[in-house]
Amino acid sequence: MNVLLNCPAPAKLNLFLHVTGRRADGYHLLQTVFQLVDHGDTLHFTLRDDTALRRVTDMAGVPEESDLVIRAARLLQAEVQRRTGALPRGVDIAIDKVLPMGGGLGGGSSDAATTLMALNALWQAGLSQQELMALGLPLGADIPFFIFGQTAFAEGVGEDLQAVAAPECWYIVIEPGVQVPTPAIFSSERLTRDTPVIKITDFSSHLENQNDSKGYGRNDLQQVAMELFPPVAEAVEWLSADGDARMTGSGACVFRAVATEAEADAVLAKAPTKWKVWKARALKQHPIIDML
Ligand SMILES: C[C@](O)(CO)[C@H](O)COP(=O)(O)OP(=O)(O)OC[C@H]1O[C@@H](n2ccc(N)nc2=O)[C@H](O)[C@@H]1O
Ligand SMILES: Nc1ncnc2c1ncn2[C@@H]1O[C@H](COP(=O)(O)OP(=O)(O)OP(=O)(O)O)[C@@H](O)[C@H]1O
Repeated sequence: MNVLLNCPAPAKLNLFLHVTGRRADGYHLLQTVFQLVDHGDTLHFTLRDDTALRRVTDMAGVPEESDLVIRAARLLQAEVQRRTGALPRGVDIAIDKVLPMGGGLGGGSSDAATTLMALNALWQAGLSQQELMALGLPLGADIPFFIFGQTAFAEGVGEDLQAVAAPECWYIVIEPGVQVPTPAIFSSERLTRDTPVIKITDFSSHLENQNDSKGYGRNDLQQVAMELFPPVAEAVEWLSADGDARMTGSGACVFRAVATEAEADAVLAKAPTKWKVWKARALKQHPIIDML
């Protein structure tokens, strides 16, 4: 029988993002907190009778061969063959794409991470969480976080992860309708790369002592993104009217934390219709963990 698995690929928000330096290879050293939310893509995996790996959904602008989902599946299939001598069965992968590309929500990375976790189970490949994280890192800096699967303080280029408590809140997220290419932000001369390094306790004690809704730190990529992409600045300005709004990742999406779903609904009701705006709840862990 051809097994079908339906698996979530949630979005992430960067609650703050500090650029603390630059490596010799040009990649930037970051400190950030990653938070999963209950809004994202869904992937469907069906085993085939041959060994081919196929994406069975069209995705504008992303040819099948360069899709992170197919590239992740190929990496794992080759690794299983290296370990066992046998190539695992092929898979058809359908993607219900909800997350915008170039949105800073990590959509492509989340799809790839879900693929690695789902196929590891479907093929009974037995790779450890650490092994899957290492396999995914060359495909995208956020992939190890999605496999880690819980709120994390991240350093390095985002691969050095430590679990931190998840805030109990809701988020309002605006999609400003532009795609921000990550390299354009990191390569800007205007980007500051010298934010002082903080300790993990600086972030966690902020959460414990918080008596207002001000988030910790800031997103160092935001100023450059707002200058290059005015719709991002407009979304930040609108959402900042009643609280601390900021950009996630390298943009374009902008978010704000609120305590309750009712507060989120009140903001959604006022939002200009030119934007796609949604609410999501902070997740304590990746929803795939209870499924596999
Ligand atoms: C900024 C974040 O969204 C934070 O979550 C991510 O680190 C970005 O991850 P991503 O979109 O998967 O980006 P990647 O595909 O790994 O990198 C795209 C490009 O951005 C630049 N880049 C990315 C991450 C990083 N720490 N330093 C960089 O300088 C590099 O030029 C790289 O070639
Ligand atoms: N399955 C996929 N879904 C989305 N994008 C993909 C996928 N496969 C490859 N890509 C490519 O990756 C690029 C980045 O997409 P992604 O959705 O991860 O952006 P992002 O949300 O800005 O990520 P980040 O927060 O990591 O910067 C896209 O522009 C697209 O060319």
